Amino acid sequence: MTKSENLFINGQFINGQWLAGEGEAFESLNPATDEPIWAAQSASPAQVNSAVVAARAAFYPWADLTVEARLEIVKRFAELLGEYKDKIAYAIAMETGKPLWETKTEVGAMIGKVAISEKAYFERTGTKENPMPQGKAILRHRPHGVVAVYGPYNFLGHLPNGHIVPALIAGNTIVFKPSELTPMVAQIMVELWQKAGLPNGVLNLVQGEVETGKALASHPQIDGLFFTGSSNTGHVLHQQYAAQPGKILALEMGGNNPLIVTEAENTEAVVHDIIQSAFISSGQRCTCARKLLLPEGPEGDAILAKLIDATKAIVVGDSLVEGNETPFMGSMISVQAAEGMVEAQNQLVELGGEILVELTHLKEETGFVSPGIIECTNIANFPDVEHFGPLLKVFRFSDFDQAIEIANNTTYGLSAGLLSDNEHLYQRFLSRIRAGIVNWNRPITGASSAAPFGGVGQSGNHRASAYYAADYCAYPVASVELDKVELPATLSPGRYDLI
Ligand SMILES: NC(=O)C1=CN([C@@H]2O[C@H](COP(=O)(O)OP(=O)(O)OC[C@H]3O[C@@H](n4cnc5c(N)ncnc54)[C@H](O)[C@@H]3O)[C@@H](O)[C@H]2O)C=CC1
Ligand SMILES: O=C(O)CCC(=O)N[C@@H](CCC(=O)O)C(=O)O
Repeated sequence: MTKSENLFINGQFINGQWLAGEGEAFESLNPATDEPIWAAQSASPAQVNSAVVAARAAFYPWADLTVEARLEIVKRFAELLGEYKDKIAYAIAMETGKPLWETKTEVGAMIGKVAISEKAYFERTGTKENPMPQGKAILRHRPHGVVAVYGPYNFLGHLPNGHIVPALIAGNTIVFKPSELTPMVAQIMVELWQKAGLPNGVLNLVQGEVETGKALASHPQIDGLFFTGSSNTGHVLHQQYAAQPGKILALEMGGNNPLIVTEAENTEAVVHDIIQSAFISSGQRCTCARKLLLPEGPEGDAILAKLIDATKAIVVGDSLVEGNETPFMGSMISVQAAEGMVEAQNQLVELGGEILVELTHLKEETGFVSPGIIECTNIANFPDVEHFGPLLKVFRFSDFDQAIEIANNTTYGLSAGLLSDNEHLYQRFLSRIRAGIVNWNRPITGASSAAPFGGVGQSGNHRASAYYAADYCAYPVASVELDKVELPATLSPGRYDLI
């Protein structure tokens, strides 16, 4: 039972129709106020099947269009995002608790994704032709067919969009399963695709909790699955797809990301980059710094002292309440997420961690927490888990190679950074660190959509997204072609009678 039966809507979009779900009821809450903002019944397995069947029926007509015709609709979608940008930014802020200034940048990234994906389609895939002594060689790329797209809650618009846009340009049809924590924005996005003129069945939306996700992932008629979310779910999907080599699986998962600081003169700039790396989006970015590595001695002490002061001064609040000071951090996604971060901090204290700035759950029944810093150098068995929130763990090191060793002491490998004026150290860092995003004197969040985006180890399965998403949205077909059957000028050695 939900708090919000009066909000119930038709939350499923199957073959161009908005339909009521036939499964369990679920709802979306504004985590800053605990108010319900959306409610519906989830898709039943039969409805998930209908969505896949609709996507299958729509596949050939969509794939047979020219890429220019598909791009026309995709570009119309970008225009609509522009027209509705303020409303969408407001909706994202309401559903996630993120500050409005930040959600506006998310909508900007969604719009920017279209031009980047168009460029990537032609540069990385598309069609290439080469003359041969007899005929020509042609490289084409074909869409996979029906693909499932799974989204996380933290970048509920931008990251599913980062799979959907390139998949559609390449000619795939889609069944989209958003995070159950963010169904409202998913619905708004799909409404805009409908308004942009996408033919029925090309993009279907199935909303629901984990059971809906399972029904879709296990559907035999899916040709591929593009996932952004937690490492735990990614592992389950990887196992599920283990004996199906014919299906394409792209996994974008979490990280346990290190940031090393040493030999950097400008302490203010260092603290700025640490805060942008660790606490933006209330620490709910897969690229956020989780481990801060500082040198032992006065340099590290000075940075830590300034960081502690700056962290205590971070404004946390609800940007949607008029008159509030603009917050740097909003609410986390849910009460449970906030409680989980307090619990994570308690566990680190039990293991020997020392709180430097306490992460506190600021208001019951909301997701507001203050950012925290915890000294972890003396924890013997530091747990290699992603704590998806604003809790930064500090380690002190005696020499640079030890810092790199601590940084690499993780099974993840998404982002990593060095803040240092010493270029030699950066060269060493670059050659030793294991991560898909490696930055120097810049925050480790805020990765560009115009570059590949993905990690190694538990962070991904070598199918980088963003600019490289084009690669997993299509497969190459190599042909040699001649427009009529002809004998070659020179026959093979050895005898065979042709006449
Ligand atoms: N590498 C990357 O690009 C990014 C990774 N992330 C990661 O995402 C996580 C946060 O997102 P969440 O929404 O919590 O992820 P999640 O893994 O809990 O959920 C993602 C989606 O998978 C579905 N799902 C869950 N269990 C399933 C199952 N057994 N079978 C099929 N579907 C299932 C969910 O319903 C949801 O739609 C963090 O770990 C973060 O690091 C977030 C953004 C970017
Ligand atoms: O996918 C892209 O277009 C680029 C990657 C990106 O936007 N990364 C962001 C968000 C990461 C997250 O959601 O956790 C970043 O690096 O901050």
